[in-house]
Amino acid sequence: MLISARLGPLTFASLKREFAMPAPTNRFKIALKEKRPQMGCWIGLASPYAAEISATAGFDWLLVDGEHAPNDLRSILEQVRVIEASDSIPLARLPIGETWLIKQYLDAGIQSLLVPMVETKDQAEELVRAVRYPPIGSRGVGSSLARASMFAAIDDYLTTADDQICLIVQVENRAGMAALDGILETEVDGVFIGPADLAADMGHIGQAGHPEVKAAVLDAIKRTVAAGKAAGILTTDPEMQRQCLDLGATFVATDIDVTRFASAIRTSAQKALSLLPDQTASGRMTSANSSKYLQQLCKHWSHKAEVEFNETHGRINFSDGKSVEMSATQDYLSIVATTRARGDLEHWKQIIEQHLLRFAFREDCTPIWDQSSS
Ligand SMILES: O=C(O)C(=O)C[C@H](O)[C@@H](O)CO
Repeated sequence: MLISARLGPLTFASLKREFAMPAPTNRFKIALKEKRPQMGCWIGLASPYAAEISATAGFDWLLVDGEHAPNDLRSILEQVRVIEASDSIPLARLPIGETWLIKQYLDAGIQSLLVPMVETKDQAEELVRAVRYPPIGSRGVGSSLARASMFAAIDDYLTTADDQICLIVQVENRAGMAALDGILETEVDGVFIGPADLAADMGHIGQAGHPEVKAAVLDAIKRTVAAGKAAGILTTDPEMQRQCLDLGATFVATDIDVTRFASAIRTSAQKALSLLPDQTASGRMTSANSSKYLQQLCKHWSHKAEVEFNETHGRINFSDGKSVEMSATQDYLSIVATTRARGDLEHWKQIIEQHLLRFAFREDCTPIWDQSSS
């Protein structure tokens, strides 16, 4: 316990009495103002436990997503709390930029907000007002019961809070891009360009990497930086990450916890199951046209599978582990159907059979499968 000759035990109460406490310093906002690039990650697992794991990774910032993740203010606050305990800085994305919601997020102590779907200068100006206290802004005064003021322990909160709020608006459709110059004239702290939604609105849904989309995104980043505002993006494309940073973007998210976890756990399961033996079934189709049907099936699947064949042998390998190997004589076609350990062998046999019978529609030559299959 530290003891001061004048103050006695240096407790929170004694310090509070002695020193007026301002709102917490927003390191993220300072870094953006000083144009120091900050690397981030999207957090959509909607779990404080998962957020705590991500907070050990070392990202400069973590965006807790309230738009596309199953979050509400309570769950976001729990995740913000665990991130605050790390070296990463928490940001939160609202589901929509409405004043009442912004008030709750700010009173919960979230100092860096990302607001989606901003399309006009007027909308941006209203959001700026929503994160500022009167008389210049419209943020309701409730700090006496708010976590943001440490429940009134920060007695200078009301007069120091505005400067520590970082408001970032998302421009992510054609209307917002058309209004970007006006939005940049407002007091927003930064503009985040949303490639996924912009691609959709530009008619390239699901194609955030489309050349037209990339060109529009890079142009918006360039214009935002030129206007003296912080520019940011979320992109998992390493080339795009580098291009945005080279243009002066200062908050770049490079990954998403959900997709990272989903990909890793699926790969892990496939590796585990690959230790098990494949399933195979052998069959025979009696026909004098076996070579013709073998070659037809190989040609049919050559555009979507790895295929090797000649007049007497053929092998077709699909990326999901399904394969079929065939040998043709003058009298019959031998068939070996294979799937991975948990594949649907019966369904795979049916698919092979349906294709062969479609080729052999003039004959009655249904394949006969061996009863034992491994
Ligand atoms: O439009 C975008 O891109 C974003 O706003 C980010 C997405 O919402 C995020 O969910 C990743 O697709």
